[in-house]
This record gives sequence, C-alpha cells and structure tokens, in this order.
Amino acid sequence: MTVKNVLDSATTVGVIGAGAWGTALANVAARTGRSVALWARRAEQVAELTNLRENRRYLADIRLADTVAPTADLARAADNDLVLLVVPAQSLRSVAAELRVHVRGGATLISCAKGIERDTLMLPTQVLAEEIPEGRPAVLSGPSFASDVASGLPTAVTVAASSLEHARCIGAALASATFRIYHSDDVAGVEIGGAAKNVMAIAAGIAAGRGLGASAGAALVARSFAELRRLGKAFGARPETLMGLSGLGDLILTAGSPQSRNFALGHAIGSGLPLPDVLAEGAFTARGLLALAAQHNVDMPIASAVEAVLSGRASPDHAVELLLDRPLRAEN
Ligand SMILES: NC(=O)C1=CN([C@@H]2O[C@H](COP(=O)(O)OP(=O)(O)OC[C@H]3O[C@@H](n4cnc5c(N)ncnc54)[C@H](O)[C@@H]3O)[C@@H](O)[C@H]2O)C=CC1
Ligand SMILES: O=C(CO)COP(=O)(O)O
Repeated sequence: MTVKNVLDSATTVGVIGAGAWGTALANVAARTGRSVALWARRAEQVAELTNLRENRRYLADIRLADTVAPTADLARAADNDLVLLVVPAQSLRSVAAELRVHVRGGATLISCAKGIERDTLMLPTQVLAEEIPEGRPAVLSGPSFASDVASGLPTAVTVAASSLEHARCIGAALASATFRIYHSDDVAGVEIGGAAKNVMAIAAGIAAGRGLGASAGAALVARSFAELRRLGKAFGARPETLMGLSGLGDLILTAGSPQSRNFALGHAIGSGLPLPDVLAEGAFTARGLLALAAQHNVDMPIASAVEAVLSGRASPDHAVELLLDRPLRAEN
C-alpha cells in the first residue's frame, strides 16, 4: 500500500485488543466515519460488546459506536489498511505472530502499547517489524486516558513512523475534533517516552502513598524526566520528542493522577494496601528499562528504586532513603 491510500476515505481500520484503550481507539476511528472491526480474544466478550454495545469490564459507561463491529475472528480485524495493536506490551509478539498470515502486504501496523519486551529489550515497533516484516510499523502514544478519549474530552497524542509522511497520513486518517494527532519520525523517542513514564508513575504513586508531600512529588517528576531524557539521548531520540506529548506530557499525566493504573499501583505499595488487579505496564517494564540503561551506561536511580521495590529487594522507605542518600551533584 502506498502512503497515499492511508488517507483514502475508503481506508479500513481494524483494532486488535478490546481492553480499555482498544475500545476507546475503536470509537475514535469510528468518529472519522469509518467502519471498524474490533477483535477481542474471548467469545463471551465479543457477545457482550455486540449485545450491550458496552465494554463493562474495561471501559464501563461508554457506548460502543454503531459502526464498530466486535469480532472474535482475527482475520476479519487484521485484513484492513490500518491495524491498531492494542494489547499489553508483553503479549504483542504472540498476537503479532498469529496476525501475520492475515495481514495485507504494506498494511500500516500501529503499536499502541507502552512498554519494553522483557526477554529481548525490544521496543514494540521493533517486535512488530520482526514478527510481521510485510507491514509498515508505527506507534501512537501520548497523554491519553482511555476514559477521557472515549468520553470525547480533548486529547493530543503523537503518531511516529520512520517516514514522516507516513506518520502524517496516519494522523490525518484517525484525527477528529477532540483527538489531535501530531506526527513525528522519531519512533524510538516516542516509544521510550511511553515506556519509561509508566515506571516513573509507579515511583510517584509510592511517594504519594508514603505521604511524602507535594514538594517531593514535584522533585520526583522533574528528576524522573531527567532520567527519561538521559536514556532517550542515548537512543538518539530528539529532545523535542522527549519534551513533547509522549515524554514529558505523558509523565505529567500519569505521575500526577490517581486515575493512572501505574500511579495507583505505586500508591497501594506505598500505603501498604492490597495491590489493584489492573494492567500496570511499568511493573513489567522496570527491569527491561534498567537493562537498556545499563547497556547504554545511563544512570537511572529512580527507575532502579522502583525495580528494587517491585522485586522485593527494598522496602518503599529504604528505596526513598537510598535516593536521598545519593551524593549531591550538578543538575543535569
Ligand atoms: N488505558 C489507557 O488509558 C491507555 C493504555 N495504553 C496502553 O495500551 C496497552 C493496552 O492497555 P489497556 O487496553 O488499557 O489494557 P486493559 O487491561 O484494559 O486491556 C488489555 C486487553 O488486552 C487483552 N490481552 C491481554 N493479553 C492478551 C493476549 N495474550 N492476547 C490477546 N489479547 C490479550 C485483554 O484481554 C484485554 O482485552 C498497554 O500497553 C497500555 O499501556 C496506552 C494509552 C492509554
Ligand atoms: O498511558 C496512559 C495514559 O497516557 C494510561 O496510564 P496507565 O496505564 O497508568 O493507566
């Protein structure tokens, strides 16, 4: 498929994964007047989506647009011009491997997951390129809670692809009045921002749960961003990407809101409450993030403290002590 027909009004859309974000994005695509196939892996979920027109488990109280067709048939959702992959980062490879036989040559494959594959340390678009070499990978990321987006509240995200023109066409195909899509060719920058901010949001949640105060919270966000920037730089990410929607923007959203599942996980850890049974991608990304940082000789003390707490090697208080004990240094 050429870039041109990504913009075609006849462009068809498939969404793989009917969790909160997949359901919200299916509604977003439907707003552009397109018919959308939404794949869920469980037949009961497809039946519920079809009969109730609502995703009660993952995105309650939001009506599924009339032009969204739920399906358990992977081929039906995969056989489209634009395919959005909206499953957890650690499941992306297995889903992509199943998808491959059904995907059109040259189809645009948009990763909407935020994370790093634990075993390979690969970013989602790298996983897609490896599993579906016939496709054209892209990433969609930025500060965007599924419920806000699905409710039609104003949101802005970034789509990145190796060709800026490709990214622009995807943005033009999926944008609507309240869903602004900026475009970029800094794929690694966008993906690193999305993956790292989840780990940092857990740190912010732990600090809030320990009652460390608003000043500590702000310091933590600023120093988290310094870590994100250092890692991004090592990957050749552009500073404006990291200071943009998918880096700083998403860090501010996620590290500052109890609505974030990553923040909520940290908060529960910090306050000693039972852990919420939700997908918190940062918990699966922390170790990989540190491994990437080590490979590039990048110091990430906050991410390291989060990983130590998650793996049970440090209590939240001990992790805070370690951060406060670090030698004073120049701010960079
Ligand atoms: N919820 C949000 O506000 C946003 C989420 N994201 C990202 O989107 C990705 C998905 O998150 P959510 O939809 O929110 O999670 P969710 O927990 O609401 O839903 C996950 C979905 O993936 C499916 N799934 C899990 N493992 C699977 C597998 N092996 N094969 C097939 N399907 C599988 C589940 O059945 C479920 O439908 C994550 O990487 C998240 O960071 C990105 C932006 C916003
Ligand atoms: O990525 C998100 C908002 O941009 C969603 O954050 P959580 O996964 O922490 O809920």
